[in-house]
Amino acid sequence: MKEGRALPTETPPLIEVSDVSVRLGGQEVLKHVDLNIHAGEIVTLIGPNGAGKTTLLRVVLGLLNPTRGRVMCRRGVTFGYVPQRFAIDPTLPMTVRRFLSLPKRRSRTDIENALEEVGAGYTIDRELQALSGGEFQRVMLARGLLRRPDVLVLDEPLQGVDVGGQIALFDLIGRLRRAHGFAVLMVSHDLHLVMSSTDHVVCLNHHVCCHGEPEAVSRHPEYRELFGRDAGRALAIYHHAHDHGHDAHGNVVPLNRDGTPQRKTGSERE
Ligand SMILES: Nc1ncnc2c1ncn2[C@@H]1O[C@H](COP(=O)(O)OP(=O)(O)OP(=O)(O)O)[C@@H](O)[C@H]1O
Repeated sequence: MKEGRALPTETPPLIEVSDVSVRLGGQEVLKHVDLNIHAGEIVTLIGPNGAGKTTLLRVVLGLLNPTRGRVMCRRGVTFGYVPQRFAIDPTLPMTVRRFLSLPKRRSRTDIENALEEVGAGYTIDRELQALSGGEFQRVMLARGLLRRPDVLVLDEPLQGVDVGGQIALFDLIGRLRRAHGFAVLMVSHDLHLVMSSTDHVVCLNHHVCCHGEPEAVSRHPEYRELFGRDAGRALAIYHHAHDHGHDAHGNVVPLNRDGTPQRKTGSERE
């Protein structure tokens, strides 16, 4: 699933998060976070519960002001957002078509096309409440597509989706990214899928513990400490013979005898 294409890091980023800290309810939820998102790349935030992942998404989206630091967006950047929770009044009947026409009215054709793209065309006249978890997530993706985003922001898009459906959904996200060229910023807890489908992984635990290509992150001591030594195997099923490693910036570096990259990364933050 991983495409192995070069990251477009030579172009200026679409989004640049610099030295962002956020304090909520007396707690420092984010500390000195830096993050760049380039056009067309998939960036995934991983980290334990309460690590500040959703908070960082909200800062990037401009829904929450950082206590310190800043977020620079390229002029005219549009976001599609699929939040982690979506409160729907269960007593309020609403079809998928009507849901996708809110808050901005959309033509039936646009809605049909977006639903077809996510493989959920058949749901258009169904009640939202009657959808399965996987169908609902696809409808939410269609909702994001209708905004014609430069950056699609997905907060745990795999929730409520069974294992087979999760792989299909990650594949779909990759295909949509290729078809539309948007960047994807997402939060996911599924290390296997993240490690096989992402260009750039950011391991967050209030601060950025480490970041880089999945290969580099899976070898990082802080990643292993957070997710356990077995987490290194998240890459194993997709692993192929490699005569080199990558540092946390994605640069190719020689391997030590124990298989770790030779050069020390400079990306760790305190
Ligand atoms: N509005 C708020 N006021 C006070 N504390 C908040 C607020 N929003 C979030 N927090 C706290 O900030 C911390 C980080 O929350 P956040 O939702 O960003 O974590 P997360 O990494 O997305 O977690 P999860 O994986 O469980 O979804 C948590 O301890 C949460 O309780």
